[in-house]
Amino acid sequence: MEATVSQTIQFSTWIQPEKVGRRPSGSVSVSRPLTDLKKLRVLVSARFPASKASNRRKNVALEVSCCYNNFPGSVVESENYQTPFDEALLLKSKSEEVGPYLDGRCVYLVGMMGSGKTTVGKILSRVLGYSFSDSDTLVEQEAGGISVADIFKLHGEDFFRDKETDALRKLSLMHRFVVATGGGAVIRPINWKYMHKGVSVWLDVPLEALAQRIAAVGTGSRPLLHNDSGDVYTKTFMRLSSLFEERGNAYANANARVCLENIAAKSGQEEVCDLTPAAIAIEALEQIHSFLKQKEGL
Ligand SMILES: Nc1ncnc2c1ncn2[C@@H]1O[C@H](COP(=O)(O)OP(=O)(O)OP(=O)(O)O)[C@@H](O)[C@H]1O
Ligand SMILES: O=C(O)C1=C[C@@H](O)[C@@H](O)[C@H](O)C1
Repeated sequence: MEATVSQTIQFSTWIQPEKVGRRPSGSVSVSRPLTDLKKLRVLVSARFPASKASNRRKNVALEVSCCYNNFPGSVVESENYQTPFDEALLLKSKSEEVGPYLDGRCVYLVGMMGSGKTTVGKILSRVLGYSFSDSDTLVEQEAGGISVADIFKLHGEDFFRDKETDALRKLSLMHRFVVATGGGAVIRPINWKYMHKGVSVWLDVPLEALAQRIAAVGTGSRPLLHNDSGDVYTKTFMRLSSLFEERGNAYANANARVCLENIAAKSGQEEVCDLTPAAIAIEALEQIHSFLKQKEGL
């Protein structure tokens, strides 16, 4: 059931100054002379706004104040926090809605390296009750358990691409899988023939955010980003930009697009980096739903 009025939770507790291990970051002023520290109480109040289905993130107003011997003191801390507290519920309800439309068809996530195909794909598979597969991992297994980076080094990119196509062909015969595809899977038209057996979703993430994510973990496992010199963020950003120029149109072949800039704008977030994988998965379910409804002429 949805809350239609705002709710406030309050509790108070005694302060035991001798047990406060660190120096306080603010000071308290009270309206009476402070003689008995045992009468100093702290009051914590959190106000949750009324829930609206369209608002995925809520502003929770948190206030910490003090009172002495039941006389009010000053507010120590007052802040608005954004909380994604209903993401789990939304994920559940959206997946229940989309499940019957998908009817066992696989979901293929496409997008640039680092766009979150694995992270979001695992969430989607869990809520849909699907299995999860990663085409890069299948290729690694097929190549005898060596990493993608080593496959590129030892056998070259064409060999990798052939194995990738073979992995997608095998997956196209399966049902109830969420598949994280390799970042370059979109460049071969034959791969689309396989992916169109299911529903494909493009995770469209700004290049700056991709470069930040990849720079944070290093480029070692991503052979197409690993050769240039310079600082990691800049070289990653430059290389991703040229790859995107070559591939942007190919990603747009996907049945549905999940654009992080659009999600941020809808939910009042300033930065796409603040979007949680769950919020992105919810948008993916919404986009899959509208694609399938449109396809069925609903
Ligand atoms: N919404 C998010 N916010 C912040 N970091 C994220 C988010 N989604 C994924 N990441 C991080 O970005 C990195 C890449 O994510 P992930 O491996 O899911 O992407 P991918 O598309 O599968 O990448 P690749 O195609 O290179 O295998 C990981 O370190 C992951 O923790
Ligand atoms: O974008 C790409 O071309 C690639 C992305 C990775 O997922 C791997 O499939 C491989 O490193 C190539």
